[in-house]
Amino acid sequence: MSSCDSPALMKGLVPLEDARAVLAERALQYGTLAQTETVAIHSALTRVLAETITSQINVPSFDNSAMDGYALRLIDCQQHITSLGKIELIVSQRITAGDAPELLIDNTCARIFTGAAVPENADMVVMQEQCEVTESGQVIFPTDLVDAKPQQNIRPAGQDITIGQILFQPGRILRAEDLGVLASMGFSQVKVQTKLKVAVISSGDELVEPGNPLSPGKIYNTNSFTLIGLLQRMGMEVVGPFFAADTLADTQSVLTQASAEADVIITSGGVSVGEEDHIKAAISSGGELEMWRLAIKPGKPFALGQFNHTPVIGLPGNPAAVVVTFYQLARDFLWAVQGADVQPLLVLKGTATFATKKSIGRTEFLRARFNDGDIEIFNNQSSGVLSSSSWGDGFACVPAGKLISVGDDIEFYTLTTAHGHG
Ligand SMILES: Nc1nc2c(c(=O)[nH]1)N[C@H]1C(S)=C(S)[C@@H](COP(=O)(O)OP(=O)(O)OC[C@H]3O[C@@H](n4cnc5c(N)ncnc54)[C@H](O)[C@@H]3O)O[C@H]1N2
Ligand code: MOO
Repeated sequence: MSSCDSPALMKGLVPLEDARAVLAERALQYGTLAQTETVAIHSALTRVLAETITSQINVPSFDNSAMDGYALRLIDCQQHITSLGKIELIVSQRITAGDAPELLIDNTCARIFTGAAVPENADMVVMQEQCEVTESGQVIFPTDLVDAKPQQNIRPAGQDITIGQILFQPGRILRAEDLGVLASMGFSQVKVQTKLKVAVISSGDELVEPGNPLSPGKIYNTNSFTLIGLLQRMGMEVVGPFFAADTLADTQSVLTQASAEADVIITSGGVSVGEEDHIKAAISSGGELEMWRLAIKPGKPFALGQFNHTPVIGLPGNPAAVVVTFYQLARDFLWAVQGADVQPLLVLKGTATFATKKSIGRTEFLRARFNDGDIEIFNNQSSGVLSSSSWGDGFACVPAGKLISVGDDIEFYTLTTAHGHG
């Protein structure tokens, strides 16, 4: 347990870890909501593997040269020390990358290039900088080769991957490097989970779509776009975004459409106590809705439910609370029902460059930057201030009930896993 999982100190609030545990359990009950499909490896980035990948070959599949130089047999060197104490061999073949070499003729060497197959009976490659080529084409090698250990500058078959080796298990979120590794084993396509379809729903009479003029009392719908970006970063497919007008009938109709098209629905707003909102009633009318008051700030109100058997995650409306609750709660649930191995966000330890004035009974996730071990926070931490999230690289965690002084060691939640995923 990290210090940021500290239990809620305020009565009636659900500790973050308890909420995360319930979400994980629900995800387990739903199981993987995606299907499987086979895709070309060039379009498999961030896709979730749905098969075990076992190498059918050694990589590399043959011994090859690590240097441009000369391949030889050490035994020949020992027999070819001239009266002047030099080792001289003639070149009997030239092997470039892609060639199939012949066995090395006794008492000769082969001109060889990086990546080229080493003749089966050669046991060393000497880099060309250590050799001298005579006018007659003989190669003079350094005399200390007599005592050299074999296999130098030879990359053995299977050095990277051995035949039968299991490289990846189902659930792996494929990275760029993985695509290269798959290619190195000769896979041109892989079986992956289909992209989880996630419907994004916003509602609220104050919302106007960007591109339209704002009239008094209105604001632009921002949450849909933040959520679209967060989901796309996870390689998921966005359904919608939908906008539900502030009537029960319209909200029900949007939820019906979303539940028919998506594997999961995410809403933002309408999960607090106000009555000017139909999200809660509409979800309950088509399924179930649990409302939580979480011991975190921002992000106190949070909902989990289902509409027509499609899971619904209800994030609070405040734009910075959307980001915090997405990373702390929605993210793991989504990865789990996508069929992925859920990897935690990377948490770094750093030094606070700020102080907090009052402690609250909720764990705070302050929008912050991590600079060389120092943790700096944005100057306005209101949950309506989305530019704090855009400015920050992650969250400084202030455990519930704690005061932070400058110089304190605290935790910083990055927005990425150790593997670089969202
Ligand atoms: N009496 C109480 N009032 C509030 C409480 C409370 O406990 N008691 N909690 C506050 C907290 S904390 C939060 S967070 C918000 C959450 O409220 P809702 O989830 O019901 O969200 P709304 O009221 O619909 O909106 C809150 C805020 O966010 C703006 N918003 C909503 N959707 C969008 C969108 N798509 N794009 C941009 N901005 C959006 C909305 O205009 C409001 O300003 O409740 C507090 N109140
Ligand atoms: O906790 Mo609310 O989510 O501050 O904005």
